[in-house]
Amino acid sequence: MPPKQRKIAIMGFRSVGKSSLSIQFVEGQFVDSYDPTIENTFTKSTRVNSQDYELKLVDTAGQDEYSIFPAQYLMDIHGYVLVYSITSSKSFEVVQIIYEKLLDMTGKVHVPIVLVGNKTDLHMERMISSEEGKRLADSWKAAFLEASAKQNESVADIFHTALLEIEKANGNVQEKSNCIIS
Ligand SMILES: Nc1nc2c(ncn2[C@@H]2O[C@H](COP(=O)(O)OP(=O)(O)OP(=O)(O)O)[C@@H](O)[C@H]2O)c(=O)[nH]1
Repeated sequence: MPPKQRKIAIMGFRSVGKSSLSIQFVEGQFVDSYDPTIENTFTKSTRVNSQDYELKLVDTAGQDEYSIFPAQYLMDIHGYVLVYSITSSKSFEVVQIIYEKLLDMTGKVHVPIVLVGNKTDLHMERMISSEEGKRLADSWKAAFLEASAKQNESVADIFHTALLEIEKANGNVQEKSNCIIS
C-alpha cells in the first residue's frame, strides 16, 4: 500500500515543549536551549499497524488565551496534538481555551486530538496530576499521554496515537466494544 499523507499540527502555550517533542521524534535529539518558534514543518516517514505514513508535523508558534485561532491550522490538517506542561497550570488552562477555539472554528463536534502532558521528568515541579489530564482528555473524547521530550519518553507514541485517532475519525479502526448483544 502506498504511504498515506497526513498532516498534524502541534499546539499549546509557549515553552511547553512543542518543538522539543517534534525534534525528538524526527531527529532523535533533545536541545536544552529555548528558541521560540514562529512556525516549522517537519517531515517523517513512519509505520503504524502495517500502514506507512508520510507525516508532516506543523510546529506552531506558542499560543496564549488571547490568540486568535490561526486560520492556516484549520485547512488540510488531519489531526492535532495539544500540549501542556505538567509543571504549568497556566499551560493547562490555555490548552482548554485552544481546544474550545478549535472546535468553534472547525464547526465539528469531534476532531482527532491527542492531549499531551509534557515534561514528566520534572516530577518535583508537577502542578497537574495525571488524573486531571486524563479527565480533560476523556471529556473531549480524545487520547491522552504524558511524555518527556527530554528523556524521550512516550514521544513516538504521541504521533502514532495521533495517526490512529485520525484513522478512527475516518472510520478505519474497529473500536473494541464492551457491548454484549443478547
Ligand atoms: N525538563 C524538560 N524540559 C523540556 C522538555 N521539553 C522541552 N523542555 C524545555 O522547555 C523549553 C521550551 O521548549 P520548546 O520545545 O522550545 O517549547 P515550545 O512549546 O516549542 O515553545 P514556543 O516555540 O515558544 O511555543 C526549552 O528550554 C526546552 O529545553 C521536557 O520534556 N523536559
